[in-house]
Order: sequence, then C-alpha cells, then structure tokens
Amino acid sequence: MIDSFGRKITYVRLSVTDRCDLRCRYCMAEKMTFLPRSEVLTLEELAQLADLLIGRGVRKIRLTGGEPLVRKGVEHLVADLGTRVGMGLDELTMTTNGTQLPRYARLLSDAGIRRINVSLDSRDPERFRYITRRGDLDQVLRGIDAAAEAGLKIKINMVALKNINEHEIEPMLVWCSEQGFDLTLIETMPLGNVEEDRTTHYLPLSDVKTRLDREFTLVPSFARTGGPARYWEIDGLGVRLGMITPLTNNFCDGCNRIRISATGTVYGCLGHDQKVELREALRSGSQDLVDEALDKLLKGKPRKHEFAIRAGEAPAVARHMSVTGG
Ligand SMILES: Nc1nc2c(ncn2[C@@H]2O[C@H](COP(=O)(O)OP(=O)(O)OP(=O)(O)O)[C@@H](O)[C@H]2O)c(=O)[nH]1
Ligand SMILES: C[S@@+](CC[C@H](N)C(=O)[O-])C[C@H]1O[C@@H](n2cnc3c(N)ncnc32)[C@H](O)[C@@H]1O
Ligand code: SF4
Ligand code: SF4
Repeated sequence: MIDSFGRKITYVRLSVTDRCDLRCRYCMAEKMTFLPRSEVLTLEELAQLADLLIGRGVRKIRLTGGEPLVRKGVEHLVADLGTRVGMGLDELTMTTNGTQLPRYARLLSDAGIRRINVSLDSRDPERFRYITRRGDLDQVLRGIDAAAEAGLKIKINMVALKNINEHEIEPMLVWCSEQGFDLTLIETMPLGNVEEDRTTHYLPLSDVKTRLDREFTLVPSFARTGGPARYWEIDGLGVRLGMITPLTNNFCDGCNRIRISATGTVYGCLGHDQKVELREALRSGSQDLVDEALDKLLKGKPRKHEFAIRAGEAPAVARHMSVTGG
C-alpha cells in the first residue's frame, strides 16, 4: 500500500475496543459513552481484517484500544494473530496500560509477542491515580513485573506533562535503566474534549531534551522500531530513550501507518478525520470492496497533522485518542 506522497504503509494500529478501565486526563473525559457491542468488529472479523492487511503488505500490527486487554476473549485473537508472525507478519505487538498484565502477560508471550509498550506516567501512587483518574499503581507495577518474567521486552510510554510529572522524567529514566526497559516520552496531542486545559500541561520535549543534556550524555541512536519515536542511548545508563515529538519536531514525512478503530473505521492520519468504513465491506465478504475502500483511504491520506496547542482553541480532532488507541 502506497499513499499519494509515496509513503509505503506497512504498520497498522488495530484497536480492539474503545473501552478502558482508566480515564487518563489527556486521553478521555471522565464520562465516556462506549459503543454498543453490535458496532464493534468481532474477534473473527478482526483476524480476517488482519489477514487482508497482511495480504496488502502490512508487516507490523499493534493491538491497542481503549485498553486492548479489557476486550473479552482478546486472548483468542492474540493467539490467532500470533500464528501469522513469521508467516507474512514481522511483528505483532501491543500497547497497554498494564492493569491486566498480571493475568495476560504469559499468554502474550506464548502467542509470539516479543515486546510490548506499557503506559506509565508516574511512579507515585497518588499522582498515578490523579492522572488516570482511578488507576492503582501497584496493579500496573505487578503487571509490568509479570510481563518481564514472561520474557517480554518492555518499553515504558510516558506522556510528559508540565507541572504534573515533569520532575519524574529523570527518575523514570534511571528506574527503566535498572529494570532493563526502554523509555519513550510523548508530547501530549490535542484530540477530543477531555475536560482539561491542554495549554497548562503541554510540555515541549525540546525543553526536556535541553534539560536532560545537562545531566546525561545522550548519544543519537539509529535504532528504529517502525514507530514515530527518535531514539538516544544514555551513556552510562544503558537505557534507550525515545521521544515522540509531533509538536516540536514533526515526523510525518516518514509516516508508514494507518489506524483502525474497533468498529472498522480506518483513519489515514491520527491528526485528521479522513477515513473509510470497512465493517460492511468485511461483512459482505467481498475482498474487492475492502480493497476499494483501502485504496480510497491511501489516495486521500493527509500529508501531516495540523496539531497546535493554543489557549482557548478547540482540539484539532474531535475524536478521543482512545478511539484509535494512539
Ligand atoms: N502524531 C502521531 N503520533 C503517533 C503515531 N503513532 C503513534 N503515535 C503516538 O505515539 C505514542 C506511542 O505509541 P505506541 O502505541 O507506543 O506505538 P509506537 O510508538 O508506534 O511503538 P513502537 O513500535 O515501539 O515504535 C502514542 O501517544 C501514539 O498516539 C503517529 O502516526 N502520529
Ligand atoms: C490511547 S492509549 C491505548 C492503549 C492503552 N490503553 C495504553 O494506555 O497504553 C495508547 C497511547 O496513547 C497515549 N496517549 C493517549 N492520549 C494521548 C494524547 N492526548 N497525547 C499523546 N499521547 C496520548 C497513551 O499514553 C498511550 O501510551
Ligand atoms: S491512555 Fe490508554 S489507559 Fe489511558 S484512558 Fe486512554 S486508552 Fe485508557
Ligand atoms: S500525524 Fe498523521 S501523517 Fe503524521 S505520522 Fe501520524 S498518522 Fe502519519
């Protein structure tokens, strides 16, 4: 699949549910209305869709949500998709908030998942609860331990938030180094009405980089995951630090991905509403209809996002981040 700017699409982010057991302040509102089950693709349809995408050249699938591990029966989907790894698919992976990992970590590893990204914005129990509006830090830490024990490689995702967790960045880096995890910092993006003023908490990672440069030696790394982060090795710490900088250092020229919501809506760009619907095409059993829709999406896939965080401005995109799982 190639878009009209010549970018090859090999990475699909597949959201398996819009639901979540947390309500992170930058992602969701406190009160969310979730989809009725009839609108959500079945596990069989998700697997069928994955196969069609692999047939069109997709080599990496990331399962996401909402929270992917709250989808009932997700273990069957993971086991099913795991059989495609090495058989067309180079990587099956997941982004999770970690709460259900105590139960699922081993299963993910047995299914052929080699690494996961776990979101963890704070290692302070009260701050963690504040950011997630309800999360239990201990539960997530137990989940992370279970994942490490199951042999999964772990990357911690931390959304950098001014006046909330910015002072935890250096300690998080040291902790990740001790644990053998990578760490990726993320700039908050303006999607959905989350009832929070994003201008107050937006922290440009260019500032964080300047700060880190004073304390550590950051050596640019050529490591690539196929995702949007740029990486550095931290001299002496043995930890890889990623930064996802949609606002301060746009990476759209290298975009290789599309995202699919739990209802089968495919979005060409995280920062736009350009989309096509696949559910009815899938349910009709016609591969031609699915291909037609995908071709239309590729043709209109936007060149870049137009995110900006300015006081009093509505979010660039009305849908919540949880609709596409990032
Ligand atoms: N603007 C933008 N942000 C993205 C894109 N893809 C992922 N992100 C954001 O990057 C953050 C981390 O995403 P992850 O789910 O960990 O996925 P990833 O960064 O592709 O993961 P790796 O495979 O480890 O590189 C989330 O906040 C996503 O919303 C993208 O195409 N555009
Ligand atoms: C939407 S979540 C879905 C997967 C899972 N529930 C989790 O939290 O890892 C995927 C990633 O998007 C990030 N995210 C959510 N809202 C964001 C926002 N407004 N700006 C930047 N990243 C965001 C989360 O921190 C998480 O790392
Ligand atoms: S970031 Fe993930 S864990 Fe937090 S509310 Fe969004 S979907 Fe849930
Ligand atoms: S913002 Fe859009 S164009 Fe840019 S990397 Fe993300 S999906 Fe691709």
